[in-house]
Amino acid sequence: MRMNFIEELRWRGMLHDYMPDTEKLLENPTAGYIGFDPTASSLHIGNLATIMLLVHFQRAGHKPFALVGGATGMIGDPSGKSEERKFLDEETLQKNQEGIRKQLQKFLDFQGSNAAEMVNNYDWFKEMGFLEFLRKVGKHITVNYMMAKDSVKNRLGEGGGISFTEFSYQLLQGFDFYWLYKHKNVKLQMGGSDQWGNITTGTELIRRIEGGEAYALTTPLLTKADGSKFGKSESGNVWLDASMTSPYKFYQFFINQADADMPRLIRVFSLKTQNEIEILENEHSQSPEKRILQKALAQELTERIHSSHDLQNAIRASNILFGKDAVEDLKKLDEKTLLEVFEGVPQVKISKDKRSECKNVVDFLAEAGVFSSKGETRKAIQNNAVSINKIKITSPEATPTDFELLQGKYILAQKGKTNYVLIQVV
Ligand SMILES: N[C@@H](Cc1ccc(O)cc1)C(=O)O
Repeated sequence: MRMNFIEELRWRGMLHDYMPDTEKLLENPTAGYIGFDPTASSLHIGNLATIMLLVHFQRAGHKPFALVGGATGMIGDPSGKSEERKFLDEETLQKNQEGIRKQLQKFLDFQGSNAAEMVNNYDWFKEMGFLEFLRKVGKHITVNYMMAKDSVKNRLGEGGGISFTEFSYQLLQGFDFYWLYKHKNVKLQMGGSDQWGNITTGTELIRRIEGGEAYALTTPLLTKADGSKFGKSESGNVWLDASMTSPYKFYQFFINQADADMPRLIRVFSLKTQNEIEILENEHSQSPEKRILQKALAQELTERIHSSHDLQNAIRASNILFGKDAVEDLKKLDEKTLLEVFEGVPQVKISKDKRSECKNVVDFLAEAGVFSSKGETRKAIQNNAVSINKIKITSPEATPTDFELLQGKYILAQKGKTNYVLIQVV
């Protein structure tokens, strides 16, 4: 028997808040949902934390609904936002919806007795007129109630205020919950802790319109041990789409997490059991320098989000920079990953003719501009500080044409431990 949903979330540290009696609801199979607005063409790693709620929900035997916010995405959720947002144009919204729908599909099981379902709230809003909305939805909720929500309160003080449009957002999300309750028997809405206000507007509507009982459950927003927000790298959001955050960068993002954050992160993102995680933690604490936890999570996620092929590539790329025996790995790297791994490293070009004119490696490295002179090159080789394609150069007499061209055109020169120059033979 699997652990029940709440227990599972509790030991994973994924439980922020839930309404009384939610535990009772979950004693029998039930249905629950989480919504995602199409604000970008891909979900990011922060969304993955809430997706994991749906995954555990389904694994515990319940029926998960993933909602794409085709309608709500046109309005913009004020929750957690200090300023009014610009509308996205229709073309962008369309593209974004398609992107996140495809991603959500990968995480859930759409077969079996508790098969997941995807819905889009545009389907029930597109036909509804303004008058109908005011009569059917707006009448049941007071402005006083709506104004007491953090998402609204925070914008009423100083600053630019809140438009009627964003103010109304909670009613749209509230109606979604009502609609799913009524038509799909959905009793629970989940989300990040910033969604509590919107979710409870839904339970309130369900009570007022239908006299029904529905429930809310939230998960903490992830922060790092140093207090900063989790999920951003220096270059911005970590996206699940490989064309926006490459599998290599995705992998490295997890490899680079601080030890202090790993126990929390691995519980949220990994599907490993409590026992498996504790074993890894023990191993990790015996030799933290091996980064056992970071590697375990980076591997599991890169494979789940991308593919095992992408994972192999990412591991190879990391070995080249940080590992010992990287000669073979370097040869296997495709051009895109090669350029990515050495992004920011100086790149120089040398012509094929020039290369074959060079008598030896000293000439070659000086000619390519890796060192400023032949004398300097010779000295570095004597000091054992030069490698080409990760192979240590032991003799100044080595001939440059002996080095295999990576992807038919690159040579990787290395000075000392960490200084690389990528030479392109043109
Ligand atoms: N408001 C949610 C998305 C959402 C949209 C519609 C819903 O019915 C539920 C959730 C968010 O911004 O994350």
